[in-house]
Amino acid sequence: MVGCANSLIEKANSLIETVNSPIEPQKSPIDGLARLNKGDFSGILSGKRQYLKLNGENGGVIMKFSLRLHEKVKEIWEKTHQHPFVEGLGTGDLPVESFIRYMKQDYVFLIDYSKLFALGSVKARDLDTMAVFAKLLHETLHGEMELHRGYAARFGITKQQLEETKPTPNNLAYTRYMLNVAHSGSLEELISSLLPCAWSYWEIGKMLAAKYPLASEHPFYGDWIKMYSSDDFGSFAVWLIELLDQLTDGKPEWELAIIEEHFLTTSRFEYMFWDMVYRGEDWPV
Ligand SMILES: Cc1ncc(CO)c(N)n1
Repeated sequence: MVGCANSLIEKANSLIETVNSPIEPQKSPIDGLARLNKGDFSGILSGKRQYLKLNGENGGVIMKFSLRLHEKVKEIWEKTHQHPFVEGLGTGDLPVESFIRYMKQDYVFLIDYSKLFALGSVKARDLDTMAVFAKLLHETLHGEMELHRGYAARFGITKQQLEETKPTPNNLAYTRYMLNVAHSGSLEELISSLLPCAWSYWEIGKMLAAKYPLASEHPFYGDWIKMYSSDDFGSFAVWLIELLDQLTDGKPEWELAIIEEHFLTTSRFEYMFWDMVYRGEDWPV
């Protein structure tokens, strides 16, 4: 019992040490991005210092808002990780027809998703933030969507055909939801509604690469795993997470609750997107 109490005390002390360790002076988002592009992921997601800080006034431990979001959707994301479509990407057993269906739907999804970054630039309150959103827009249009165009080309599907894909009800509902938030909500709401896309894909990419070490070498699904588990892709997710943490710092609970609700809703849409392409859902009439 005493041993147990001692180890608890040790744990608490190490936590306090962790949160008290000097925190780097706040750099601009562009500096942060350059750092992350070099692959410095120390402490991100798992590191306590990234998510916890001591409240100087009352000494209580405060959770970073992104950790609160992550906690809120833990079960949904866990279920997503176990979805047979996602699993199939890792094992390589996913039927190619399902993947093609996904890729076409995802291509038109990404057209609208990239507009969220454009709107992020519009709503940004400083030039550095504006520039990173512009970079995200560029990377989505020319990097991520190139992956889809490459896959499509292997099946003789042209860029034009990809673009003409009609979104399923679920896809349309998802993108309309985010675009509506982006047009009528605050920058914080915009980021929160798109964050499950960037963050959960990165988590899926890393999870699959860790669980199936040969997955990134798979002749077909390997490129997909490589892209979404990459540090480059992750650096954008991390930038969005850090920006949202900065922007929500000190916000009243009523506002945080609205922002959290968007994150929950689009996390659900993420799960439904995988399920929809797996089942081949489309317009019933
Ligand atoms: C549906 C969906 N969510 C997230 C991403 C990651 O950008 C994507 N490509 N598609």
